[in-house]
Amino acid sequence: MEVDHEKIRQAVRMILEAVGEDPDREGLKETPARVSRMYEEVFSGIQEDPEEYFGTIFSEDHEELVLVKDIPFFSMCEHHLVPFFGKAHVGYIPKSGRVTGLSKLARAVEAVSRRPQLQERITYTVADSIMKTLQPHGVVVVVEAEHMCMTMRGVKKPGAKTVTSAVRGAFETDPAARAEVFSLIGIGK
Ligand SMILES: Nc1nc2c(ncn2[C@@H]2O[C@H](COP(=O)(O)OP(=O)(O)OP(=O)(O)O)[C@@H](O)[C@H]2O)c(=O)[nH]1
Ligand SMILES: [Zn+2]
Repeated sequence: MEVDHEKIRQAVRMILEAVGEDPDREGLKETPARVSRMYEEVFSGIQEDPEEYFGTIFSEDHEELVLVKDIPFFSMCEHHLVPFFGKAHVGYIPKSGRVTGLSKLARAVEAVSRRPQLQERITYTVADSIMKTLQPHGVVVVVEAEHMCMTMRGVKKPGAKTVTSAVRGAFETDPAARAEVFSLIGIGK
């Protein structure tokens, strides 16, 4: 489904009126259309399935850690529709013959981020989509983010970082594997 631009434009116009603005003044005339185009972009992940990216499989023999760290992402808090953003770190231990393209890990993060979201859901959705499609020995996803809903309003705590993790397979059962990957990720450095 495409976004309904007409509906978004009407809604933004109504919000501007409701907060006491004049939606017909020069600076705001194009705003409903701009916001609509922006929403189409930042919510494009609603139409995407992260599992589709893991169709690219290389039959390599590598059966040790693969980690793509510091993947920047931007998402929209589903409670307030303001941004939260930060970095995601995605690692997995492939089974022989089931190695995916590195960019696909970042593409999955992007697809899942571009929706009204919770940080926890981004974290486990990426982990579970890799587990399901690549069936690796293990997966770890760590996400660190700053939430504008905690920064610019409400509790107003700029700089507070939320860290979430999802560990699956070997990273759950083997403390040494988990310790190694967490130290390589080096949260907050
Ligand atoms: N678990 C979780 N909570 C989030 C996330 N993003 C925002 N929140 C929180 O969602 C909660 C919504 O709380 P409510 O009490 O329903 O809304 P509110 O009155 O606007 O809350 P305040 O932000 O405390 O002013 C807040 O505590 C936010 O910090 C997220 O990704 N994960
Ligand atoms: Zn929020």
